[in-house]
Amino acid sequence: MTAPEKPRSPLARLFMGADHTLDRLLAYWFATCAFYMASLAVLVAEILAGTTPPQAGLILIGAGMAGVTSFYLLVRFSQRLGLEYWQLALYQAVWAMGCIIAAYAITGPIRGASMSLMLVVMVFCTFALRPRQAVALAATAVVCIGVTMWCMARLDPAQYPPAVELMNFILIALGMTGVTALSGAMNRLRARLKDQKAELQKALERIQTLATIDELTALANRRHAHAVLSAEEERIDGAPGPVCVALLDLDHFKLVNDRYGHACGDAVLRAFADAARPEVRNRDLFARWGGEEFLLMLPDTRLEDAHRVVARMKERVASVEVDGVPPALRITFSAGVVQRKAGEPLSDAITRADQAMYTAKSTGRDRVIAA
Ligand SMILES: Nc1nc2c(ncn2[C@@H]2O[C@H](COP(=O)(O)OP(=O)(O)OP(=O)(O)O)[C@@H](O)[C@H]2O)c(=O)[nH]1
Repeated sequence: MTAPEKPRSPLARLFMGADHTLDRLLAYWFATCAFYMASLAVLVAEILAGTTPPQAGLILIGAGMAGVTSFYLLVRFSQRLGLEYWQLALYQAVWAMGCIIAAYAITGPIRGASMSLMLVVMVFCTFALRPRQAVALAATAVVCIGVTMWCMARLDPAQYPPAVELMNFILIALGMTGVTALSGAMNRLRARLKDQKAELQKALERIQTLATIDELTALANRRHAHAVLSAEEERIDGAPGPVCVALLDLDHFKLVNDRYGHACGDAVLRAFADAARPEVRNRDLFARWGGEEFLLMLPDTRLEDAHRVVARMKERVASVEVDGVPPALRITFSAGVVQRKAGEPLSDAITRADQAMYTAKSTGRDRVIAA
């Protein structure tokens, strides 16, 4: 069971939304933001050192700040705008690549650092983009940085020597290819893990079902019945409403097995459960307590009403026909029904129901005794 979410302060609600659905995306945005701030600080230092033209540098800083703000707004209102996670990641990556390439063109001697930033962006995208999108992004970025390098080598060969630019281009092309290939492998691994998680979830649900349901009758099994009874015991501790329990035992069931075979006996048990089940509400417990014995627990029910429920079950069950069993041999059961006394443990109430059921057996069977 997951812990209930803490209510947010008005300020946190304003910046992060009322619930926690955007938390992960906003955490990523925050990491990106810190990354930009560090890059912009380097750019400012460059401008102050005179290695980057101030006008171009300031334009890039403005673009960086505008981008960071816009992406916060896109993430914050992504649900309203219908934006998916991969779209946000792709837009941010395209914008970041654009800024990095512009930085390469204006930062002069330390431009090589921009190339490592391109790799960082690609690594970030590994977790959000589909493999084809990552390949397209990397290819576009390599082409754009290649064109920029070529232009800079033509326009300013003193600062951007063609041989250095060629080396830089080969390095970034290799780096981007490697990171993209790794990203593809990570994506495949992630897809496999996701499939395995879904399979495990299904297996867990099946195990949980098997652990609580009786395979033959599809009623709750005895182990689950005990868990429900304990939970009910806790609930009624503070709730004064009446609770009834009943034990139902099929009559002369050994005879059915002996005369018509065990498979036929099984069919009778299933038919009994199917016929009786419609009388039970969702909040009631109807469990197979043992071989041909069944437990019923009816919360917020008075004895007369519980008696009526079991009597109606008897009528339904009596009209059931089972393949292989002659119609003359009706399915009947004997039952004891009791209402829990104030403060009485449910286990004691079940013992009383059991005694009432044995009275029903000993006084002729095919009857319901309320005690
Ligand atoms: N077919 C089948 N029989 C079962 C199952 N569980 C218990 N039984 C049989 O149920 C029969 C219960 O017999 P008894 O306890 O003598 O009770 P009974 O014949 O119903 O007699 P009364 O309860 O006195 O009316 C036994 O023969 C068990 O083998 C089951 O899952 N399937």
